[in-house]
Amino acid sequence: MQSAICNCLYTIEAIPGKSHGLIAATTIAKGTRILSEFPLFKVPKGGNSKKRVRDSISDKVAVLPEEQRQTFLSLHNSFEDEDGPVLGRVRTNALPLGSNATMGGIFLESSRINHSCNPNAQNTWNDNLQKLTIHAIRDISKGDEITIFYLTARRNRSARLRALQTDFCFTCSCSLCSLPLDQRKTSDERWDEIHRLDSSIGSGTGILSAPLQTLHDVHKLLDLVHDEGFADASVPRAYYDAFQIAITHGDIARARVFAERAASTREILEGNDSPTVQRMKSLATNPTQHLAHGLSQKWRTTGDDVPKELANDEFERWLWRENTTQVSQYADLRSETAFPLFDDLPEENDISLEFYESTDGFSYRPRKHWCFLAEIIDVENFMRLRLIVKDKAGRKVPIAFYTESRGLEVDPSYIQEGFTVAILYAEQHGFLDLSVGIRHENPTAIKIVPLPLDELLTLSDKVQQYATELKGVRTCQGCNQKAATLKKCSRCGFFWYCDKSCQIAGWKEKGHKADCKLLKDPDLQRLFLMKWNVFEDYYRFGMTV
Ligand SMILES: C[S@@+](CC[C@H](N)C(=O)[O-])C[C@H]1O[C@@H](n2cnc3c(N)ncnc32)[C@H](O)[C@@H]1O
Repeated sequence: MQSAICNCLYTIEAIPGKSHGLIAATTIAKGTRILSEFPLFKVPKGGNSKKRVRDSISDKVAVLPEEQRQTFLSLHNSFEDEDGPVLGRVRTNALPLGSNATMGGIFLESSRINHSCNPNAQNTWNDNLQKLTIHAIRDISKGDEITIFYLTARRNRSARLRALQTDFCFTCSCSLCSLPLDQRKTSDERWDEIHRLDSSIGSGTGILSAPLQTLHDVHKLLDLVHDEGFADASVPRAYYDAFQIAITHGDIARARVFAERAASTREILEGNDSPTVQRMKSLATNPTQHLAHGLSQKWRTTGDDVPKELANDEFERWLWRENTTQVSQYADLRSETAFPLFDDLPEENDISLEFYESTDGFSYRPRKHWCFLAEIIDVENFMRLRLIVKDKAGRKVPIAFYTESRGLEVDPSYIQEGFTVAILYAEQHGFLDLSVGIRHENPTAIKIVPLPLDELLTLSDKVQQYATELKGVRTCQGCNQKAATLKKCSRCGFFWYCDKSCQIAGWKEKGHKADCKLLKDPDLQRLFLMKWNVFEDYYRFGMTV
């Protein structure tokens, strides 16, 4: 069959078991516009009575020029018996005119494109052009069939097979559906997880109530999409989701990067004349024009805050707000996930899904551990102990002791300006005098470390640098050499040395004497050793304040 509008990138050919389809006549590079086409006519999608749709379509077909009418009648019809020659062809061949469109279109060329669950092309309705465009989403070799994805949802193999059979009357035997059993299982698990994440992100509720969790879900979804080898619209859509999370919380720096990625990945699928691509580019230039900007200032950054010097991995960790706490053997006290700033703590009367989860829909429990760190800058002791503290961002807030002994349980030698307070599972509390701070009730939830906050964070940096093992190798705290054969400090068990002379250098010249004393405290050790992202039960300090 000869193509009417062929630009020589493809031919329409008979394909066994599929009637006809498009075959690449040459190598087609990823991002190439394979074709763009006006609809022969538009049709309403679903919702209408069959008779009304049939009548309106019959009218449209009747007024087509004879040649076009014949071409329409030559299109494949999978529903001839059920719906007759006209409606049957419309059901078989209509392509959506937009992602949530109520209209579909019949196309003389594009409607010849067959389905694959792992397609190499993408169909998009371009509202500016009033045309459907088909782009190569990966490199296509000469002789390969050009395929698109017919379904709206990404589901596992059996759900896909069911939907394709019901809606398009065929049994898919694409490369993904024909995988050997073990690989199919892995693929199905990925599709199920992608579907679950997609639905949870798409519900939109997490953007305000659990932005970090939702951002991490988007990242996970992108990883799965990448592992499964998809290169379709789920990628720019995920970047746009990430953009929306960032801009809702005032994070202009990350919003800009996410919008740039949404634009560049979508441009491959739709071309630079796509209205959505143009909108993404405009958002990348000025993210604040998005309506959600300013709803929260929790993550406020400026456009200049995009780091310029970071290596790829580090940049991605910055971008997705992923701290090393999850992967490193030792917690990083600078992590804002495990050690949040005051402004990021959950509010006492609100169940934040970033911090809590429910297994039965009624009761909630923490989904992770967290600990608020702040330095004492003032002490008041009228009726009850009240500390004024300063967090990692310099935010000053009161901690009022509502324990049974109103603060008398704390060793007075620890209540000193310049010492650091650690409070497990801290929440924001609104006091009657309208100030906001922490109402401390459980004596075993607090620990005071006899060290200013910045020195505690420096100690955490050293633990990251000298205690962490990477691929079997550690760094000697005495001479900074990396080796697999270092010996551990037997007192604290955190720092490692080549030999006695390095241990002496570390002890005398590099401050390990003081650090070692601090690190012998089991509560401080636990801050570094705990699995902060896995909640099994509440952790409590050992009252050694
Ligand atoms: C829009 S048409 C595609 C073009 C059609 N093959 C033709 O010859 O005109 C949709 C129909 O093509 C067939 N089809 C599409 N993809 C297929 C696939 N992967 N395997 C088998 N048949 C397929 C089904 O009959 C489906 O209802």
